[in-house]
Amino acid sequence: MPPSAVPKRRKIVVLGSRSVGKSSLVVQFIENHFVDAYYPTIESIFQKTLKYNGVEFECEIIDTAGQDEFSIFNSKHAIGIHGYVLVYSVASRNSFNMVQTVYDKIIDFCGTQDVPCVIVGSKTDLQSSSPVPSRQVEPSEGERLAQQNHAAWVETSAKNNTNVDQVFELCLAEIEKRSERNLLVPPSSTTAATKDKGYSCCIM
Ligand SMILES: Nc1nc2c(ncn2[C@@H]2O[C@H](COP(=O)(O)OP(=O)(O)OP(=O)(O)O)[C@@H](O)[C@H]2O)c(=O)[nH]1
Repeated sequence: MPPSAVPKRRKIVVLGSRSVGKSSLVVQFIENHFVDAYYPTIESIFQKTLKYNGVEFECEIIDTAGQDEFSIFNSKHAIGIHGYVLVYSVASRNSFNMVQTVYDKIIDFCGTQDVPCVIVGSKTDLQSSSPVPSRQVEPSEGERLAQQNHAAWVETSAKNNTNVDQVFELCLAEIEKRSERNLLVPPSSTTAATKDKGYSCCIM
């Protein structure tokens, strides 16, 4: 099979505090419906083929059990993972603070400066609907957090199906951006084996 015919596989993991809407986001993306009830997740794996820049990617999306500051980082959520979706609820300041905690754990585990990541502010439909909790985190704060961590950022509502597809498109874009950057590593910073060819490694 020629290399161009080999399907490109990408693994994306969805992390964040409990009850921020991780499962609802993934289920809306994969199955196009909203689940109103709350069923805490243990772990669910979904598959979907996505097109990015005219190329098809077979994506595996891993929906995880919610984390807190005491959760021990699970190596399963870093080894073989290409991209991260870190979710907070715009109606929960605590869940917003957890994003940096989780991001730092990933960086620490991977031993890199940054990873392909989309930070997602969920439940934007709650902002004006009293008496349910309303917005505690402003868009500007989400944007700033993303900039500080070289991540993409978007606000969503799984309930209203707002920006749900965009989350996973942005994640693929972050993954591919970095793999293209790897291909463009200048020869001076590559090993002798790759110097002559002027390329480094790439994600297949
Ligand atoms: N209003 C509103 N509620 C939402 C939205 N997304 C999720 N919810 C609700 O929030 C609750 C938790 O949603 P889940 O998707 O189960 O959250 P989770 O992050 O997967 O939770 P864990 O499995 O415990 O980590 C459920 O009652 C959902 O119906 C949203 O966009 N808007």
